[in-house]
Amino acid sequence: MKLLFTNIKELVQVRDESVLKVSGAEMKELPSIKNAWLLVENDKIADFGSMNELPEADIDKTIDATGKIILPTWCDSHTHIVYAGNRELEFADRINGLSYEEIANRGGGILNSAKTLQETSEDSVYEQSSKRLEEVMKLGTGAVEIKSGYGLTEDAELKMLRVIKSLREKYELPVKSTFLGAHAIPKEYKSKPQEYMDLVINEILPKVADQGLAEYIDIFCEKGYFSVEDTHKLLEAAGKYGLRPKIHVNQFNAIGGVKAGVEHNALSVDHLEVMENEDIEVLKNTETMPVALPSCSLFLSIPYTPARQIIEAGLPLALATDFNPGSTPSGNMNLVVSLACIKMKMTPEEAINAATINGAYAMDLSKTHGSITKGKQANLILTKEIPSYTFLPYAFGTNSIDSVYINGEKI
Ligand SMILES: N=CN[C@@H](CCC(=O)O)C(=O)O
Ligand SMILES: [Zn+2]
Repeated sequence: MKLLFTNIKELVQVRDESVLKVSGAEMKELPSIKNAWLLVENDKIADFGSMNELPEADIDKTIDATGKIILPTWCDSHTHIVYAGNRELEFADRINGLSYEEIANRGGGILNSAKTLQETSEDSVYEQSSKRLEEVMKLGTGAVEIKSGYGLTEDAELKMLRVIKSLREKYELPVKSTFLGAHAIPKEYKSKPQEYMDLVINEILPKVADQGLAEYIDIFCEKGYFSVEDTHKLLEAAGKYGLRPKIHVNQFNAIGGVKAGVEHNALSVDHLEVMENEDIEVLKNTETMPVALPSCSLFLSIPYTPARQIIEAGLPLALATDFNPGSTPSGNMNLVVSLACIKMKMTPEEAINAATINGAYAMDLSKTHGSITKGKQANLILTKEIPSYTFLPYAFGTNSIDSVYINGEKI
């Protein structure tokens, strides 16, 4: 099947295959071709160029993209899309003055979602989660990472991971799976948190690994959750099973989680709302991608990740949604890109790079996704008629997407 897009107003994020992430000042560059064509052959990007040099070829279908922009789909490298129920009552509690921390201390928060998940059948968790996944795909997400972490028992963690596996098998987009057993200390372990760590490390982790249910390991390294010492222990153990870290750090406090992640060659360190200079320094010259989650900052009214400081230090930055029932009940990457520009002072070019090629890197997918590159998967956003790509973050809350293609198929 050969599908040709013609008269594309601008083909955005056109890259050579050697570009796997962009860092520092490079993030300001967003290579594009104006008045372009793009050829998709089966599931892959076959070729592209300027309309002045449109080659003759046998084509099965042509789509006239006059006035429209094409860019690679968003790569959302941090989500908790698999969950059961919702937490809108806690939302109301927060409006009435309780903090996220106070709600968690009363047994709400992650423990509330864990209770609901434990009581919900695997089929129902799948149904609820697949609706969310379909919703975000229509919003332009073409690759996604999903974490466990609302189980907090062996059965429930494995249930979540099986749901992630089923989603991966059913949907065409790449779905990466992360084991987040160390997301919160269950009530019954409150007075003996080390026993919960032992359960995660010695009982659940080996089963996750044996059953091939996760590629990555995660931990919520934060005051009141898991310490830097716990983080080292877990990452060390998970490394023996080949699970690379992608970890929650520096959301409320800088306690040394970034350094711990870097020491274990984390693929990414995520959240980073509170950053000390040493957290920035330790990320320099590493393979670890910093990931910002601005819709979490919006929803919880907490600081935004200091993107300017990170980028100006020469580091890369990726953007993701953190879609989850407690701190970010939204999986809309378009909103994330807007917030990055409006609240974190990223330029549209930086934000689009962060949400595409750098997001792909943070899931080990930048060899196949995240840019318009010959041979990569044809995961594409075709916009409505819009004046420029800057219009995407500018017109926040407006759906500027005409259609989304995953592996060359319109969804
Ligand atoms: N901070 C840790 N985990 C999630 C929130 C979990 C929840 O509140 O349910 C996050 O990334 O924001
Ligand atoms: Zn998260």
